[in-house]
Amino acid sequence: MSDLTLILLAAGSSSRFELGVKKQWLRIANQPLWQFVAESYEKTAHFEKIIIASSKEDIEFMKLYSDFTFVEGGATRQGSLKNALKEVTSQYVLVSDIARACVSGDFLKRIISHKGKGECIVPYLSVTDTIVYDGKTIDRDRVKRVQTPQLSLTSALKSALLQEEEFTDESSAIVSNGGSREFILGEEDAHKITRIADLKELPCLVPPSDDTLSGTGFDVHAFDDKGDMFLGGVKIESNYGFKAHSDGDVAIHALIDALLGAAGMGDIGMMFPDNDDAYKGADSKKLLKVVVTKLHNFGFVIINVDVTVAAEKPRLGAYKTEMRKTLSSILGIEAQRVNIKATTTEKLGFIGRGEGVGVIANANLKYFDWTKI
Ligand SMILES: C[C@@](CO)(OP(=O)(O)O)[C@H](O)COP(=O)(O)OP(=O)(O)OC[C@H]1O[C@@H](n2ccc(N)nc2=O)[C@H](O)[C@@H]1O
Repeated sequence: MSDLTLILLAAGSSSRFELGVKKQWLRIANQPLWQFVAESYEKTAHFEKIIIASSKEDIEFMKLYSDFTFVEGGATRQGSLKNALKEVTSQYVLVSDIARACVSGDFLKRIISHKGKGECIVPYLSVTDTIVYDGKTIDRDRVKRVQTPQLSLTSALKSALLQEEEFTDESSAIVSNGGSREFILGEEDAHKITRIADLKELPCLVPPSDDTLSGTGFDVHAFDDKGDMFLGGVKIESNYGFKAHSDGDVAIHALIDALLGAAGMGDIGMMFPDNDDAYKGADSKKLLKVVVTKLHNFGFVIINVDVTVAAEKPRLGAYKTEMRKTLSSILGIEAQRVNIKATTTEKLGFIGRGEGVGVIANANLKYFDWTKI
């Protein structure tokens, strides 16, 4: 049993990253950054547990990748840290930002070797630039650039965070609360990924895998003798619609399942339960937009999609071009990468009897390639 717990703070919004993808979801080979970092710590030292603080939306997906302990982040870094500390029972706690992605094993072992030599062990780097503070040049030899991971006595950190003030690192909170900190030399590679340019300065980050991820979706809806009909995001001229909780756009539903399937993110009913009033009569184009945004946030890029509608009626020939334009606009890809097919079942089965429509869709994704930014 270890007397040390690791907390990784990964609840940031990546607001300074200015990309659709959240930095904690950038792929390092085949792994999202958060998993790459957590597993690099796990390989180097023995922890009582590894706790990752992240957003609620991310945690649902992160749990598909690993069985670390996940806690919901707070509105600030300190809020996330306090939430994570509730799960800590060990005497010591190591806290780091997920964005410090290249903390070396030697550096980590060196920090841990100082355990107990102060209520907080704090890596720092010196400053080489001239520092002007409040209009006056100050002695840069007295300035420290503080890094994480920082190793704290759990009781000292929990007590320090009872203070009202917000701190940007653990040692400042502990010292403000009358505690002690021990500085040790840090390392340049423990640099925090804040902007896109930072990615290329960190040697441990290998490019994302160039795998193509493929998914398939299938959905069926029965006709209803009333309501409007929507297929592929387009209103179809008819005097009948689909029996459904949402607008019944069975082509978009199958497409959503194909996209989620390629990303390993479950299925449409998990994301938009058909017993949730929020989706009653929902415009399926809006559901698709939510899925596309989530895919981008989680580091996926849509390559192409192919939709096959099996139906005796309505005839779709006149609508295919508009469907491709509508879907390509929502998916953010060229129309020629959105294929729409229609087929009958030669009067066989429920489709052949004109009772409803079945759709099979395929989607291909790749990982967002941050090396090409
Ligand atoms: C689009 C929405 C919007 O509310 O409703 P509809 O407009 O189609 O009714 C739903 O997302 C449409 O979800 P969809 O997945 O097609 O509905 P269903 O086939 O009824 O499945 C609902 C949920 O039950 C789960 N499920 C389904 C069948 C099964 N044998 N076991 C299951 O566990 C599925 O994982 C799914 O998450």
